[in-house]
Amino acid sequence: MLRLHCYSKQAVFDGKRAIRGGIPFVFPQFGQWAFGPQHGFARVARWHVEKLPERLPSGDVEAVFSLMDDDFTRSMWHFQFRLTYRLILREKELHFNIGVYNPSKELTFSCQLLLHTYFKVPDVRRCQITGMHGCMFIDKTREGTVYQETREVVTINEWTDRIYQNTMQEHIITNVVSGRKMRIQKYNFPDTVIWNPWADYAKEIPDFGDDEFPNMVCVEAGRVAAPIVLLPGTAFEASQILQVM
Ligand SMILES: O=P(O)(O)OC[C@H]1O[C@@H](O)[C@H](O)[C@@H](O)[C@@H]1O
Repeated sequence: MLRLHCYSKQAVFDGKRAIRGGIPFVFPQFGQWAFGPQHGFARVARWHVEKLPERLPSGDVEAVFSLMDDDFTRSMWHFQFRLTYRLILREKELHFNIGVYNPSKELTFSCQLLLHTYFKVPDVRRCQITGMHGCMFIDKTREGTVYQETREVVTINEWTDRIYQNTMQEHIITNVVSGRKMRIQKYNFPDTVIWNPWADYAKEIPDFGDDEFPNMVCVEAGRVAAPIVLLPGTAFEASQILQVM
């Protein structure tokens, strides 16, 4: 089995803070948040297992998780909500189906949602990422200045922290694990964040090794530039498929 995802050697699995690696679930806030931790509470909350991993007649393996408001979430964000997260594992694919529901009878909420996927790569400088050509992006390394991407493929040779907007439904990343390509397909996720802390910023991240930045890249599908607005009783759905090519 190929190990696609990257976990820092210094990742802390104490159940208190977000794990440095894997696919942290960013909700209801992307980035810094006045009311709670950066990237929201979903990546540090305890999810409920709706369905333990089970092999379906097709051979796929399915598992379903959920997260609802409770005292912990309401201490930061007073809205009622229900998230469902359905994962399906196939031989070379992983499917992520997400639903956000607003069960309130009166209150509308707005939120951001993003899958903060860490890919393990032999050398990030050799990766090319398609699907951003012509897109506007917010460059968080340059005080949020907005630029347009002119390159057919994005390469990474420095500290990179960009929110690409209205990206293509598909990204291909080259030179991922064992030199293979990875396809990301996304539905209802208009934005793609590309992040690598590079050498200087890596030193400032306590749960990330100083020498680990060449071996990771985050390519994060989400809805962050324009928040999701959910009226009472309505739902939002989005999904992502990761496929080893
Ligand atoms: O250290 P965290 O909270 O996991 O965030 C890592 C990075 O996540 C990215 O999605 C953000 O765009 C970056 O600004 C941030 O530094």
